[in-house]
Amino acid sequence: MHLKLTRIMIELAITRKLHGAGGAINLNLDVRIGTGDFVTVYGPSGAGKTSVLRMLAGLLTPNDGRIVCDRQIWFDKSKDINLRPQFRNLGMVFQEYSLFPNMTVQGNLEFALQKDQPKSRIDELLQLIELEQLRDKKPALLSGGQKQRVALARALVRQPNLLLLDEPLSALDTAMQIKLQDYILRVHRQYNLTTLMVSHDLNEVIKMSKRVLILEDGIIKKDGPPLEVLPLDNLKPFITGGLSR
Ligand SMILES: Nc1ncnc2c1ncn2[C@@H]1O[C@H](COP(=O)(O)OP(=O)(O)OP(=O)(O)O)[C@@H](O)[C@H]1O
Repeated sequence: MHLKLTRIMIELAITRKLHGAGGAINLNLDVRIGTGDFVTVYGPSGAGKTSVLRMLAGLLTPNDGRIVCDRQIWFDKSKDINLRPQFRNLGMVFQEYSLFPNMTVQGNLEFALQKDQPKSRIDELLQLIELEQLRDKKPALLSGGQKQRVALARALVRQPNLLLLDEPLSALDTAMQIKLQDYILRVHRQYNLTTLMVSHDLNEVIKMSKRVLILEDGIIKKDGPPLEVLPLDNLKPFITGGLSR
């Protein structure tokens, strides 16, 4: 039998009590994500999806457990380890663009560059995400889709091991969403970048990811390929492009 061996990028075994408007939920996860995988977290509002990303990023502390990324311990309650966010090698893009308004596109990217990193990384990203024409523009002059492309490029400046995407396209119109999905897939493939995305959009989940974690009330209820685990009755009639597999 042929076994495909994938190196593990993320080991996440954590618990965290959350207090929402509808009462408390206990987030309780035990999941491994392989290097170069594209995984989506899908589930109802308040299930804990954003909290999962925030714990990976070091912005929310688990009550217990362990987070290991590329064999580096980011969090281990039993050993009292909790790596600060700036030392976790990941990139993040959220729904809000959060660019510096007084800096150009180039300036926003340079700001993310570490001292010892070559500036050629920025040129490479401007080219890959087709932002060269916009490099001297300030965010106020850009469309929502362009701003989100800059946010994506900025998240990649430090060559992260892991890309976290929290509904990054939900503020954009459908045509722009489809374009941006393609940019995200392009960088995912170019860098074999392990990517974890929160999305509410079934079409997007099917197009983008190989694996879906369905999160309900803080628990992974299903884990598998999109077409096997998603509630497809809710699907819009038109599915666009995507990963061929
Ligand atoms: N720091 C925190 N401490 C305690 N509870 C929190 C904290 N942050 C969020 N919560 C609560 O945890 C619950 C889950 O929130 P979270 O944002 O992770 O859900 P979500 O699945 O991403 O929801 P949505 O799809 O609406 O964004 C919510 O009820 C929220 O109020």
